Amino acid sequence: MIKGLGEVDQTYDASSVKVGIVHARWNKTVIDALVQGAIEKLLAMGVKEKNITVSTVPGAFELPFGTQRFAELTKASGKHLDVVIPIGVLIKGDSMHFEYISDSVTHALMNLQKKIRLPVIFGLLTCLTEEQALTRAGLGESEGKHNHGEDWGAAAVEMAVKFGP
Ligand SMILES: O=Nc1c(NC[C@H](O)[C@H](O)[C@H](O)CO)[nH]c(=O)[nH]c1=O
Repeated sequence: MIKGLGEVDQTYDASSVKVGIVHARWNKTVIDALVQGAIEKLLAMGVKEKNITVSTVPGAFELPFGTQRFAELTKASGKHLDVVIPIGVLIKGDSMHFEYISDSVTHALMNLQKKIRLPVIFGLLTCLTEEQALTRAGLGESEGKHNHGEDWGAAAVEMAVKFGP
């Protein structure tokens, strides 16, 4: 048996896992669905509601700094987080703004894990159209619609339980 394959459907004891969600406020309809999907999955996997804290930032560009400070301030208040889920939705406009924010925020969130020593789940949708964003939040008319927030919630529990402090 190749080690690790058996972990695909492993259940985790998430009763003590503390999750921070930091979401941007652009594209509210999609954001709200993604956040709700993540929270519902966290609760379904055993995370206690009192162990889920949420904060917001203006837009995706503020996610790296907002997530870092949220984790640091939470720790300074005597609590601690086991994992953070930054959530943002970028939709391409008619300028290069989308490309620059998508690339810089992605790299910043990846690097943030080393700074705060916590798993950072990649909750940034980078969509070329509004329909793509709606589909990835489980909204819209597409057959293949699926709420990616659920995947982020599941990833958060796994990373916190397996690789947390
Ligand atoms: O432009 N499009 C978007 C956007 N721009 C704002 C940016 O993130 C930042 O908040 C401001 O530039 C101020 O710093 N923020 C998003 O989350 N999604 C978008 O689709």
